[in-house]
Amino acid sequence: MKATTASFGQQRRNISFYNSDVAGLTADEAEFRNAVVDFAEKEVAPRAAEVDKTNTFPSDLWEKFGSMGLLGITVSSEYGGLEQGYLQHTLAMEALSAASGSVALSYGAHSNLCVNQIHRHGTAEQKAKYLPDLISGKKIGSLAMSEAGSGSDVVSMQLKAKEVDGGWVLNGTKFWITNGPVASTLVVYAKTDPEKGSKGITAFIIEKGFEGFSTSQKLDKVGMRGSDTCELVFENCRVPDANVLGPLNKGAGVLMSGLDLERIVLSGGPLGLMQAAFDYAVEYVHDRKQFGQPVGTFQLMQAKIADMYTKLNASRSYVYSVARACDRGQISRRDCAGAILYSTERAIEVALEAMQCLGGNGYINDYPTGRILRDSRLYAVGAGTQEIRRMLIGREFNQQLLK
Ligand SMILES: CC(C)(COP(=O)(O)OP(=O)(O)OC[C@H]1O[C@@H](n2cnc3c(N)ncnc32)[C@H](O)[C@@H]1OP(=O)(O)O)[C@@H](O)C(=O)NCCC(=O)NCCSC(=O)C1=CCCCC1
Repeated sequence: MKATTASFGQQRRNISFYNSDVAGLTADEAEFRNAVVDFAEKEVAPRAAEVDKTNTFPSDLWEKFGSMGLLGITVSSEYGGLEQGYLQHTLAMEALSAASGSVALSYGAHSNLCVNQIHRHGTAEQKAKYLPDLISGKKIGSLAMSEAGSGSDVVSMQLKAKEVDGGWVLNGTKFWITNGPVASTLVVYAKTDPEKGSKGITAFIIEKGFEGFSTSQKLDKVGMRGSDTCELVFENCRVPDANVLGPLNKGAGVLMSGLDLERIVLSGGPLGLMQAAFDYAVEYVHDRKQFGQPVGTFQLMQAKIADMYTKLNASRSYVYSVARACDRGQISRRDCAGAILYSTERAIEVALEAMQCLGGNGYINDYPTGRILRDSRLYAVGAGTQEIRRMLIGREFNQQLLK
């Protein structure tokens, strides 16, 4: 077996995932997923090691995503979208994550956070103006809610928007913004009535060229290194009224409902990373010989493989069923949180086990398992922390008892 991640993509094809029937996909859904898998293996997997090592964002992939229709999966065809559901979006996120966790994260920030929010809350003019270029991949999208001082407590954000004649002036910063350095179109939340807490937040569409808007500090992350992250700076940034996204002072609802859908689609991230770790480990233990036989013939190694396999499929079943419920219009806050909570924990465990299966080689960067572990770890804090996800589930039951 060659120890390069460039060969990693091709190796995966023979193994369980793509033949697995436990996921319960229909023929159409499986066909869609297989098309994304083929694309990801050809275009994305060969880049995974390089973008991680060089800490660079592969912007040239975006128009390729666009020509596959992947940037507007849930968007109406009028804007170039595929008019599919959140399940398909999650399947795409999963297939891309199996090829490269970091490219998929940027894909998720663009297609799920930015595009979906504009599609769900934009006016006809805003959609016509921004969606076609985002969906074709001509422009890259981002979404900014977090600030250095407000991560989990997102409603405490300090970016201020002051009303002026014909528009708004924004002052403040945003932090940890995925795609920030490369995005041309950004959905940004700011306080339009700072005294009113969650009832004084509004969403805006910001263009890269707006005067007073800049980016600084590209962040040197532990993992997800092919996905650019930075700080955004607003210094008397003038935004026209036409760029208010959704109702004034009701941005908390725009943000919170977006987070539910973000959690389910991004659950495809841990699934894909788990699949990649599992597939690599299975082949490795088959090829690697010690004591005169493949290490995969030892029961201790088989137990690891069995545990990885069941964790992956249990996570997949939960994530897909929650995504299907979202497509039926039943968006459960606790289950969107539960899907990403559960799959993230399993992904970190599976990535660690895969590293262990590789023995000393697992600790060498020529092999992909270290990268997969670093990438998986993002999901324990990025797109919300595991603690907030647990809180969201726990408090719903507590509130039910209090009724
Ligand atoms: C849940 C939370 C911890 C705290 O919620 P509270 O209890 O304060 O909020 P609560 O009282 O539940 O609600 C506020 C208002 O909002 C309305 N609303 C809620 N859901 C909805 C909904 N579904 N639809 C409409 N309105 C909704 C709610 O009614 C309330 O309005 P009101 O003030 O009463 O008028 C929240 O702050 C959170 O979640 N943090 C994690 C942020 C977090 O996850 N970042 C991650 C950012 S980083 C990121 O996303 C990425 C990173 C890596 C790359 C990709 C993306």
